This record gives sequence, structure tokens and C-alpha cells, in this order.
Amino acid sequence: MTLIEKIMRTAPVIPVLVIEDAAHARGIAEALVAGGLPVLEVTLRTAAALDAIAEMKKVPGAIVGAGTIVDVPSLECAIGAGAEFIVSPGLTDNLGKAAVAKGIPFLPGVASAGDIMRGLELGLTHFKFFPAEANGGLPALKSLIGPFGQCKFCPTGGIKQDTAADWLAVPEILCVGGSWLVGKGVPEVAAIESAARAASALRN
Ligand SMILES: O=C(O)C(=O)C[C@H](O)[C@H](O)COP(=O)(O)O
Repeated sequence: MTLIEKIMRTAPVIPVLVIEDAAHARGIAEALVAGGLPVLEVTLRTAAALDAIAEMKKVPGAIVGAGTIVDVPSLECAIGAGAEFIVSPGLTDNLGKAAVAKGIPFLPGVASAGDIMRGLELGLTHFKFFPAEANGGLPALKSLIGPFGQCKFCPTGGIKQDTAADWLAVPEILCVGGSWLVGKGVPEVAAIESAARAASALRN
């Protein structure tokens, strides 16, 4: 099993995190891990993201990756900060080749058959389906799985606790991503842990 597949099979949900203050990172990670969601995607959308990755890595059991990686410089920054896997919203040849050359587990976003074909040409078979709901939802991904049954997916974008189970019922869907677990502002760790517990019970 490849490392990215192992990561995708660790828990049914990968929380997509937008961390505004690195001082919040550790408490959020502890609550998510305690609730049964150890795979964490910290988006590089905020100035605090790289510090947040480093802080979250101190939490025992956490597997911390970087999201919103859109180019090679941000890939290098994320790896430098200790990211253990990389998620991107889309796939370019430049970014794909660089991630493959680094040997880091990589989950690039795809939204079409052409995107998947570009990934396959780079030797990639595991993809984020993004934006999952807006791009046709489950019927669209099921249609893509037809010709690309060798691929595995993590749909992300518009998925919530009450819709995740429908996606997870498809064997080629190893996990889903979503930002619903953590609200904005000062983290309410008890609420985060209970949301994580509900999400981690979706499958396993
Ligand atoms: O930032 C990135 O790299 C993205 O590709 C986008 C995120 O994965 C989605 O925005 C999460 O979707 P929601 O769960 O609907 O909030």
C-alpha cells in the first residue's frame, strides 16, 4: 500500500483547517486526535499555517499535512515546515512533477477526466475530488470512477457530517475532506472533539 493510501485509510474524514493563530494549533490538533481524526490538513491560506503545522506535529498521533499547495515554492515551504503529506486544489505538471520527485505523499485535486489523465501520466492514482459538491456531487464522481476504477478519491468541498456517509459508501472513496469540524476564532475544544468523534464514527 502506498503511503498516501495508508494516510487516506487512517480515518474517514480529513479535517481541512484554516488556522489564524498558531497558538490555537496545538489545542485543535489534540481535540481532533482525541476524537479519532489524526490526519490533519492545514491549509496554507493564512500566515500562521507553517507555524501551525510545526505545532500540530508535537501532538502524539497526529499526521499533519499541508493543503492549498498551488505551486512549487509553497510545496517547498510546506515540506520545510514538516508537512507529512501534501494536498492541492488542482494539478499542474510542474507541481505534480515536483511532488513526485520529493517522494512526499501527494493528493492533488482533480475535477475532470483530463485532470485524472494528467495525474496518471505522472504516476499518481490517488486524488482529491474538488470542489466535490459544486462539481456535480456524487453522481459526477461515480461517472469518473467508471473509466478510472484504478483510482482512489478523497472528495472535498461542500461535504458535511450529514452527507459524508453517502460518499463513504463508495469503495473507491477512501475518505472525505471537510472544514466543518472546526469553527472560526478561539477554538472550542470540547465541541471540536465531539464533532471529530461523530465524524470518526462514520466508518471503521
Ligand atoms: O484550500 C484548499 O486547498 C482547497 O482545496 C479547498 C478546501 O479543501 C475546501 O474549501 C474545503 O471545503 P469545505 O469543507 O466546503 O470548506
